Amino acid sequence: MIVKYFSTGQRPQRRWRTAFTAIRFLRTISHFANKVPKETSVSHFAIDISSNDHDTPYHVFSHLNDVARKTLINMVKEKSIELLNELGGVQRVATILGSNVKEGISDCENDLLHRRNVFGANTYPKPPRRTFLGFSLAALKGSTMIILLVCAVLSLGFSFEQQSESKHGYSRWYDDVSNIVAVFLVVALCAGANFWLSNESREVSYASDDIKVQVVRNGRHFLVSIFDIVVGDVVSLRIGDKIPANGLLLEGFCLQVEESNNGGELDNIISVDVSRNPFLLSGAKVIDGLGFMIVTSVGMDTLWGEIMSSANIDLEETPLQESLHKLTSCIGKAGLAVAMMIFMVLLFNNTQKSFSEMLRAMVGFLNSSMTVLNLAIPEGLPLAVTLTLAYSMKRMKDENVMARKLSSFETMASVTTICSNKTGTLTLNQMKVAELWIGEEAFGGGSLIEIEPGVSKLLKEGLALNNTCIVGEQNAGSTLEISGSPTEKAILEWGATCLGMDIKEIKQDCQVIDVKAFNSERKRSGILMRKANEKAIHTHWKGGAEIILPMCSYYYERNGTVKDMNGEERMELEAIIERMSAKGLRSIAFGHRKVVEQNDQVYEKLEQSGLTLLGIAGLENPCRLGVKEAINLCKEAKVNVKMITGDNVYTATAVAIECGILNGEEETAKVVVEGEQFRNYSVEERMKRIDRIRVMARSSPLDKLLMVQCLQRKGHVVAVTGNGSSDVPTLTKADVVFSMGIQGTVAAKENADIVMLDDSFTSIARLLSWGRCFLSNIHNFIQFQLTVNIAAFVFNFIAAVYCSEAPLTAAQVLWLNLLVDILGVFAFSTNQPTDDLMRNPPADKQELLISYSMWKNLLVQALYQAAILLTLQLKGSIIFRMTKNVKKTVIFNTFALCQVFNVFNARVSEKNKRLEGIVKNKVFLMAIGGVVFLQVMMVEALNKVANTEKLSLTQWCACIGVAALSWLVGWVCQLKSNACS
Ligand SMILES: Nc1ncnc2c1ncn2[C@@H]1O[C@H](COP(=O)(O)OP(=O)(O)OP(=O)(O)O)[C@@H](O)[C@H]1O
Ligand SMILES: [Ca+2]
Repeated sequence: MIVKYFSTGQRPQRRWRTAFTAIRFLRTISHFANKVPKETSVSHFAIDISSNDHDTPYHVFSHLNDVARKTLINMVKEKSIELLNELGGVQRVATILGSNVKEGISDCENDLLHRRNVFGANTYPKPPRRTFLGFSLAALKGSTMIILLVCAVLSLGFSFEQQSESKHGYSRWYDDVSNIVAVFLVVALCAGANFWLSNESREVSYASDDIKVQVVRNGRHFLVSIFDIVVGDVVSLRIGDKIPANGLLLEGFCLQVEESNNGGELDNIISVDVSRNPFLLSGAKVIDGLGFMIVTSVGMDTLWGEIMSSANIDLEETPLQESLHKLTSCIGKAGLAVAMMIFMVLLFNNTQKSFSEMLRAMVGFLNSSMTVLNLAIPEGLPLAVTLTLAYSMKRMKDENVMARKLSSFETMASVTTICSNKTGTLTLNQMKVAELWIGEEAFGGGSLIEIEPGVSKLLKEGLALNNTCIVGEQNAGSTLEISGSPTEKAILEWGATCLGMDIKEIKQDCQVIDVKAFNSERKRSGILMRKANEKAIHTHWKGGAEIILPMCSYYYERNGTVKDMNGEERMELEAIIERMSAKGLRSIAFGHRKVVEQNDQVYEKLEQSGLTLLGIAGLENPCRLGVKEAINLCKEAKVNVKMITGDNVYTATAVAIECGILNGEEETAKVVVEGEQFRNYSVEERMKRIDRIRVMARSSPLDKLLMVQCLQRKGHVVAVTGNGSSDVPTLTKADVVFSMGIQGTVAAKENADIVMLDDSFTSIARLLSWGRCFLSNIHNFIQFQLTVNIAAFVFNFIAAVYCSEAPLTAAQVLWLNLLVDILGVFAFSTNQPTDDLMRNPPADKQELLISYSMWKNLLVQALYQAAILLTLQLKGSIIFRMTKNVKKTVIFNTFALCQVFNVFNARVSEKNKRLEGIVKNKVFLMAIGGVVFLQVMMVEALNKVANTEKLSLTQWCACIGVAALSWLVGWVCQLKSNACS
């Protein structure tokens, strides 16, 4: 044994340690094994010892000490087959853990609790979440805010100094504090929004981590959360499943798993079998075969747990957020430059004599420039994106859609092509056998059918054993409780009703020796089995009819006669399949071959030819309700929908017509293609045809990938849906990935940007409109914000240079700033998708953040505002005969009201429907109402704080009138652009 340890290539120290613990472990176990019979009665949880092996040390695990536990953990982690052999093999470990493949562990709460106490739970401590303070610091650090803060503090220091010299420093002090408050308010707002968003996405990530796993407890199958798995649990493994914890394979066929090294990229595929390599590591994915494993260590005792607990789940910034941050800091820097310029200009225009006068003036100038800077920075932009994201995420969660990747919202707006699966997405998730052909005779799918008992028996065996569904208790009278793939479920249900099949009985009589699991590549599944007391071996195949038919040389007739399948019959059968498929039915054929074993020769091979056709089933799979409408919506939105399916051309075409992807008048040869045909096109031909192709039938997973890549090369933004694990290569390449919550495998879900819990295509269409709404909201918001910034910029700059003073006080600037943010956030974050959005073509991904027409709109508005304000500032006293303070108030009031009106302008980028949908958006109406109310308060009541004077009714009317004119300006501007285009 020692020698063997040296040859395993482990580090010497560890090897010794393992060997040492192994010996201790064995000793512990044998020690307790001797003690067990006495302890059984006192043990507070009892597992019925129904095993015939009476000296099995069943409750030993509860006495396992730390050393023994560690040995188990390390044995699997290090995949030490030597150690496993020392322990007596997989079955023995299962026995020690009080479990076996048929019965599993007890599902009694106490037992489970006990196991959790001894071995731990299958959870990992979550990485600590970022605090509000953390977000605040990040917001402060990441923006121009810090410059603003520094300047304000500096200025504050100046004013204190000044105050000590003269008694008039009071108002300056007040202004500086306003500036500082502004900074903190904005930072707090940003941090709050980020905090909310991170909470939302944490919830989503938690929900998507919570995978359901199929386990055996008390001999029954349960679906439990991965977090509830305990050591000793027997877990069923299927293609696409994720290994939920570390463990050993108890029983399995052709099991292959894909392990990722340290959760990283390097993936290696490993064959797992009971005798040579039974080790299964949590986090690995099953890519072929099937089996049952026993869990030996959970949670933090596995590498996966360690990785997950240290995983960084910080929010990544979406590309849009990134570019907005850049834009903001660019504008911030420009603002700073202008502020410095204003400062210099003021300084040179006012050369004072004494130093103290000079200093006082300087502080004033600094303050004015800071005020300009404050208004100039569009800090609301990133904020709006964050809030919109959080809001959309929440809304989607309410609609049973989980967004795993934030950037998918943006991409969704520019999707031009959707490649969709058929089963479950376009069609319902249930199938039903509509007809069955035996030979050339058809039977309906509803009631008991009469066929020769021999054929019936073989058919039943094929149906029941060559099937991966999990069947609950089958009581007479009650309906079967079956979970699994829709196809197999339909077949089992049909067998039970129409053949009177008793699944349990069949499973008892036959022993399955080998399994070839179904996948989309093979499109068939097969088993090898042996019946009790029979020296023969049976091969059963089931799969797509055109795939099984060539494997058959004979066929059964209803009365039990076997017939040769020569040319004519074969053609007749092919015609049957075609007719069935043209009705939209999925055709599945069943083939069988029996090989009698001569003498002592053991024969264990899944025959691929010389089968006898048992029958062909046609499964109906109706379209989902609303799919046709959803597809029409996509068409209207200039989004192509392509259906990719494993079914044959006829079925695919029929279903495509039924759900509106094809209208039935197209030339089938041009719009429908088979996977193989598509694969064999030359590159040029593929590129030429791809746009017209609407349906791909009999596709393999790689054809799907080829199609996506081809589309992308043509400049399409491609969204795909995926449910199988074989879809994964495609999923990693597509621009947006939807995965199915019900039908999807874990592997597909992990690669998805968006998981749809209801699997339906109608949700995809709705999501597209959400994505477009998101992008248009952001665009509108940018337009609105920048208008304010530019107007404020121009106005303040000119006013400061001409009049040597800032026209607005800091408190007023603070309020304007807040007003803009509040209005913007509420007006644009909570907008619902409108029908208009889905009538436009998808957004161009290459298009700039601010399009030409946006620039035009916002510049026109900004210049209009600046012009009005400047007129008031320079000529106001003459035109309206106002005092200086009243003039200031009028300017402030007009500016604020301009923004209120401009919000409506920005809500419409193309059409002149300023008020459309407003009434529905209560939040927005409330925000407008609140802002207007506060503005009135600022002018009429809070005069001290806001440095304002009360205004007369005429003055109010003038302010409102001038502000309202911005609608006219916007309207004219849009009229012109509509005329141009
Ligand atoms: N469980 C199964 N056992 C044997 N054959 C099957 C099984 N399920 C499907 N098939 C056959 O394999 C073909 C491909 O099925 P698959 O489930 O891979 O389709 P798909 O690529 O997912 O497309 P779709 O979205 O239409 O389901 C089907 O047309 C059917 O003939
Ligand atoms: Ca601002």
